[in-house]
Amino acid sequence: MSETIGVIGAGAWGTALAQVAASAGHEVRLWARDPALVAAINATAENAPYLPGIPLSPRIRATGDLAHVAQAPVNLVVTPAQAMRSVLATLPAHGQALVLCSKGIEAGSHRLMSEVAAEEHPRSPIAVLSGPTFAHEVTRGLPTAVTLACAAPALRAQLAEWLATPQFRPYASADVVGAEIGGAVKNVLAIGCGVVEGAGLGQNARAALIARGFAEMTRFGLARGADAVTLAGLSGLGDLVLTCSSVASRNFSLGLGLGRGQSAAALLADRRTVAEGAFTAPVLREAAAGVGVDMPVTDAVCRLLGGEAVDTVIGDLLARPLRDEGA
Ligand SMILES: NC(=O)c1ccc[n+]([C@@H]2O[C@H](COP(=O)([O-])OP(=O)(O)OC[C@H]3O[C@@H](n4cnc5c(N)ncnc54)[C@H](O)[C@@H]3O)[C@@H](O)[C@H]2O)c1
Ligand SMILES: O=P(O)(O)OC[C@H](O)CO
Repeated sequence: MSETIGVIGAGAWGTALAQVAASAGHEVRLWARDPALVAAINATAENAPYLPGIPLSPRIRATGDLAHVAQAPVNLVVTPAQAMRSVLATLPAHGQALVLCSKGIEAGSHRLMSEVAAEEHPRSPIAVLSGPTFAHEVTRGLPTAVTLACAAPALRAQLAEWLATPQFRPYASADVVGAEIGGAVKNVLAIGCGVVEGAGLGQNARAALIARGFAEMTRFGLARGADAVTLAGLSGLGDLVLTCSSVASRNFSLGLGLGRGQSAAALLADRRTVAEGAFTAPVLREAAAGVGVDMPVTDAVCRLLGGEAVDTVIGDLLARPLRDEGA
């Protein structure tokens, strides 16, 4: 059945999801905060700054008017995580379903995106879409599977059906918190894997970091109420493996530069697009400390982002007291 779907945020991922929704047969209203980008998308059917060379569906119309997008029964929210609250605060509320697609944890409050959305839109049902999804592959129609989490069984089935295409396969889940934590934590770990690659520390080290990183993702997730099955699924382990394996990841490539000796400030100043892990890392470290969870890889990534030398940080990581693998 054809619906109107609102997409809030016209970066790479918002635009890719708009294309998915259009391919599934829906009319799409795509909100961008930059009026020049709105005009360019509507004039050229392309989002050149974020997804160059991808012809967008005629079913997608860009707009700068959040009220117009809010009229849709479903809004996909795809801003950077730290902008989520301010954008939701200005989004007119009428109980529309909010599908949160950003990966991060709010600085200061340590709130997950679903907690931010519940505070700003208490009448809206909340869902989370997350998983191993490079935007440029999704827009090329390459096969992709995601977790679509929502506490309400009828709504999650409905959303999965609305967003499914022959190439885009949502798996429904009731575990909103688990789906969010996997996506937020993997970005931090991907920076660490990039450092390992950039510093030439080898494939053994990268595999060790993925496995020990997954252990700390699981510890933190369980402490915040996630289900271990979700963490081992598409939005957790699946996305961790993708993002820790490819220079196409902005987080991995940020780590690559750090591993080669460049500073975080210089690397971040150079980019137009968001590397969420750089914002999430210090927030995650604080949040983990708040629930008494040990996250040594996250701590190491924070130190590297803060400018400490790779040799020192990796040396300290390896010199910690030996421990049981399952502890
Ligand atoms: N790119 C991907 O492959 C991908 C895949 C899955 C999830 N994500 C997640 O989706 C979110 C968005 O990522 P992206 O790739 O689209 O980022 P992007 O850098 O491509 O685009 C971000 C967009 O947000 C806008 N923006 C920045 N600050 C804003 C603010 N304060 N208010 C409103 N809009 C603002 C920018 O103008 C831009 O249009 C992130 O949390 C990311 O982790 C990205
Ligand atoms: O480019 P990254 O590192 O933001 O990763 C994009 C997606 O989150 C991969 O699932």
